[in-house]
Amino acid sequence: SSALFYMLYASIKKKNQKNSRFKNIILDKAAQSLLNKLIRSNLVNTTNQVEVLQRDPNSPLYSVKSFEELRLKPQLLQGVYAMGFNRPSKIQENALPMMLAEPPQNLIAQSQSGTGKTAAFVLAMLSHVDPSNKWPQCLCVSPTYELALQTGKVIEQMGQFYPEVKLMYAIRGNKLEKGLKLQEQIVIGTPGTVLDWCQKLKFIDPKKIKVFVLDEADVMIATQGHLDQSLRIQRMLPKSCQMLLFSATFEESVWNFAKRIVPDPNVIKLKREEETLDTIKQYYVVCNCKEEKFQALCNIYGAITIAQAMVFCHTRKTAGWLAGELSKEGHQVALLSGEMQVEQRAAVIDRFRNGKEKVLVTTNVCARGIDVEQVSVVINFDLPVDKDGNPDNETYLHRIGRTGRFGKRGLAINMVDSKFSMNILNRIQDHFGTLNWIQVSLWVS
Ligand SMILES: Nc1ncnc2c1ncn2[C@@H]1O[C@H](COP(=O)(O)OP(=O)(O)OP(=O)(O)O)[C@@H](O)[C@H]1O
Repeated sequence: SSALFYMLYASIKKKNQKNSRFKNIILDKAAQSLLNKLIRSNLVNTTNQVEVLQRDPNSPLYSVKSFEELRLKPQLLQGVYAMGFNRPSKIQENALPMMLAEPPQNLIAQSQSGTGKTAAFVLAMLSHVDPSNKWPQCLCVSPTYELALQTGKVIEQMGQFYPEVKLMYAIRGNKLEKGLKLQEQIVIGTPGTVLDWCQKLKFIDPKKIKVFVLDEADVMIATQGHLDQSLRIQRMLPKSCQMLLFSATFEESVWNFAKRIVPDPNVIKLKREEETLDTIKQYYVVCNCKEEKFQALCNIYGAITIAQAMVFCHTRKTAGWLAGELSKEGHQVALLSGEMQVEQRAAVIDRFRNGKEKVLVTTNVCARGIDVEQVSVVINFDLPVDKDGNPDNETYLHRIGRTGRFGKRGLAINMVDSKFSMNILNRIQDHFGTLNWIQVSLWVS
């Protein structure tokens, strides 16, 4: 694929030399067809690719064991196979024996985006519940409404042959009768609502919880108030409760938080250079301003809509503007932004997941954890920076991790429009020591 891009580069460069006037952001036919080929090559059926990766010891999907060897309950094994999983990934193979050991062990675990962390802790929860006891025994906390719903769906699917186990969503808008005692064995929700249900409303008796899962810990601590709420929930749980914490990134702040939440843990951690996935190829495009970036995006719209794409902007304002401009050009796009009601956001994600829209323009709200298999291109319309204007490496990793899910190939295209953003891009590269970063400008001014 990099050869294709070099050809593409050469073709544009030639064009630029012939025509020195400012027209170079318009791709010529040859260049467009090359780009199309590149994106198409990412879309070929990757079932075989998963099988190949699962035999490669360097891949995060590699495992020596089968699901049978992980000694799951037969109902769960049936669920796993019904979901189309053939073999466990590395994190599943390593984490499950620790999580299922007797006596239960605590775990802090890191694995790259899209490598099956959710499936791993869902299997652990489903393995630990006693369906004859009609009260909550497993509590899972997710940082957002959307992620709680998504993880809940995985619990429902994985537990489809284990109908005695019931699930309840502790999310905003789910109003229960006063004085009610929950009978569902698993509760999944966001920290504020879970805390209310344990403390103020007493729907849950925290002393009876056997497994506590904290998903996407890095996002959790990045969200105002969630860190405190999670700690307050944790303090209500019994000492014997198994604590599990998962994250795709482990900056020092996440690590410190993890150690406060999870006493005496087993740890599975990645080396920095293992954090990015080789299956995601990363490119950048040089433009001069926002309008040029928009034009560039229009030029590749046809190619990116062969599958699905997510376009990330820094602010709600830019996202709104971009979605509006794309629509004016006749391109069908969906807009997801933080100002929407959570139910509205869930509906937009559902439509996107079902392929009703091919392109989703969004801000960071959607960068983390959302699992849409068909996303093959991620475009950083704006590069991720923190409030001090420094590169936000974690967000970068989460954004590009929306593609390349479980061995699928993916493409990340970064739009650079100034010396400042070029500098950000270089610093992101330095941070990860990214080996698969392909430095080719698509549009050279
Ligand atoms: N063993 C497996 N075999 C095949 N597919 C799998 C397996 N485990 C998980 N998957 C699929 O891979 C995709 C990614 O898995 P999952 O969402 O669990 O990853 P994750 O590590 O939690 O990602 P993130 O860090 O982005 O939250 C999902 O669509 C899931 O159904």
